[in-house]
Amino acid sequence: MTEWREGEAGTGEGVCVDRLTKTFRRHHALRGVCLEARPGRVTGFLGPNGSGKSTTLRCLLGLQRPDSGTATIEGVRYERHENPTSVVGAVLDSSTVDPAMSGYAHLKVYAAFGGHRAERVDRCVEELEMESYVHRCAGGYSTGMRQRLGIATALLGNPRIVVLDEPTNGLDPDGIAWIRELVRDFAASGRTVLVSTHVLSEFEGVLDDVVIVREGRTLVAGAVERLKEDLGVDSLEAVYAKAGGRR
Ligand SMILES: Nc1ncnc2c1ncn2[C@@H]1O[C@H](COP(=O)(O)OP(=O)(O)OP(=O)(O)O)[C@@H](O)[C@H]1O
Repeated sequence: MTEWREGEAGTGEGVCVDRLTKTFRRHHALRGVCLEARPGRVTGFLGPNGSGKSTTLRCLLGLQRPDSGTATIEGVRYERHENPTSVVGAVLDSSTVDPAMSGYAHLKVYAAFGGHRAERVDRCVEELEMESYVHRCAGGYSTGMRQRLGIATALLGNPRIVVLDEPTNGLDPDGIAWIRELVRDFAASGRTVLVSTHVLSEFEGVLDDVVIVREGRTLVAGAVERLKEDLGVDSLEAVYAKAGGRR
């Protein structure tokens, strides 16, 4: 089995989380999570509800301070990057949009805030095919439209790394197919893509690498095909079950 080895820290490319711990009052949310995500690959961050995926991503993006361990992006902590939104674009569950604002106005504000060229707004609108509704109030958007707006916001800085927390939540089958294709395109363009999910079937055939966590610990990490071979199974679901991801 391709287990995570302690001290196997990142190379300065992509994302590296090393032995991260975090306690909320007396609850140990993270007990030594390790993960690595590399350029040109889609890495799935998998685990049941409450296993620590969002907390890990929040620590990675400087939104929460870990008790110990390191979480770096291209070898440096998020908050130490001079222009972080040009390095990493993230869509977390908590991403908020003012319902009274149009998607376009939202993107303009975030472009200005991140110090990105105004043309990037039109570029992202076009890339995510949002032209037909982007000038309407975001309060009337469907889940899929909101998801596209979140991703467009993350892409304003044309980041080399994209982090998506549960990106298929609430999407219909067309929306899920779109996300699958999008993350593959991101990786094909050389980006590092880190996607957290607990719905494995939606990412079967999309992930190059996986990191499986449970109860705040990394159970297994490695290339999907290699793990299937090592574990003698033929699906991501079976890798997950054999690695101990199921409750
Ligand atoms: N701010 C907080 N205060 C207290 N406990 C928290 C806080 N944030 C997370 N936790 C707890 O830490 C644990 C890990 O939560 P986290 O949201 O990281 O898991 P997750 O794997 O992302 O779950 P899900 O798939 O349901 O989103 C859970 O038991 C959760 O209740």
